Amino acid sequence: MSLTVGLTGGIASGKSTVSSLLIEKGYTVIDADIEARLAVEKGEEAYQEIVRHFGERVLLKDGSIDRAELGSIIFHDEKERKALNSIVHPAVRKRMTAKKEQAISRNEQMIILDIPLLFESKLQYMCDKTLLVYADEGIQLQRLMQRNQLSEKEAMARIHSQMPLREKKALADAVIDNNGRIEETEKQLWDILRKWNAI
Ligand SMILES: CC(C)(COP(=O)(O)OP(=O)(O)OC[C@H]1O[C@@H](n2cnc3c(N)ncnc32)[C@H](O)[C@@H]1O)[C@@H](O)C(=O)NCCC(=O)NCCS
Ligand SMILES: Nc1ncnc2c1ncn2[C@@H]1O[C@H](COP(=O)(O)OP(=O)(O)OP(=O)(O)O)[C@@H](O)[C@H]1O
Repeated sequence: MSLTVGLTGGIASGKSTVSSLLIEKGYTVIDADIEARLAVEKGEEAYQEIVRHFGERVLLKDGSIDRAELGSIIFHDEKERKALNSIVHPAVRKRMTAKKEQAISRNEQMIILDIPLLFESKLQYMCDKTLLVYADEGIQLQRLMQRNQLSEKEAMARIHSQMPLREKKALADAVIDNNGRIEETEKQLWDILRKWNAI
């Protein structure tokens, strides 16, 4: 029997940091951000729909999606964000489900689905347990500004386009506090997974 863990959090709360620890130990992590990138490559159905909806202003010279431009639209406009979500999310779900099935057929003990918008999109049905990576908003903001070289205004727009982390805390089966050092984060991760008999 495989256990599917839904790993979630807010933007820059530390999901990829936790994913890397799991990947290092050989676990399969299926990453929604990666699948979302693949789903909008030139020639994919979602690509055509994005161009139809947003126009050629969201294309780079080589015809690929201009992610910075698309981000600057959707993180400031809920209607446009919902439009993009409704184009991209079905394709992402389909890709993730296919990869999950492959991992199950390999009899893997634990499969991790890294899904930033797990609670916003009510995707709990895709996993057995949900694990939230949490950071206080001030720390999240600093890490996001630094990592993406964003102004405070841009970073806040991205944070506020998601369900507040404190609300997600109440929905998760377990929470990793990622306010401190990565070593402390890692200890919490393995403790939780051991408690769940996932490892
Ligand atoms: C807007 C886009 C082009 C910006 O691309 P960019 O390369 O700058 O960011 P990236 O894809 O790496 O996402 C970074 C983080 O932003 C947050 N985020 C991304 N999309 C959304 C969204 N629609 N709503 C809220 N937060 C989002 C997530 O926390 C994600 O981890 C891109 O994020 C996108 O296509 N988003 C729609 C698909 C989506 O919802 N992806 C999230 C997981 S399915
Ligand atoms: N405990 C920590 N201490 C210091 N820096 C950290 C810690 N955890 C994460 N970071 C840094 O914070 C930034 C955000 O972390 P990470 O990329 O793991 O977040 P994420 O939740 O995957 O973000 P996104 O949703 O945008 O993909 C990165 O630059 C990362 O190196």
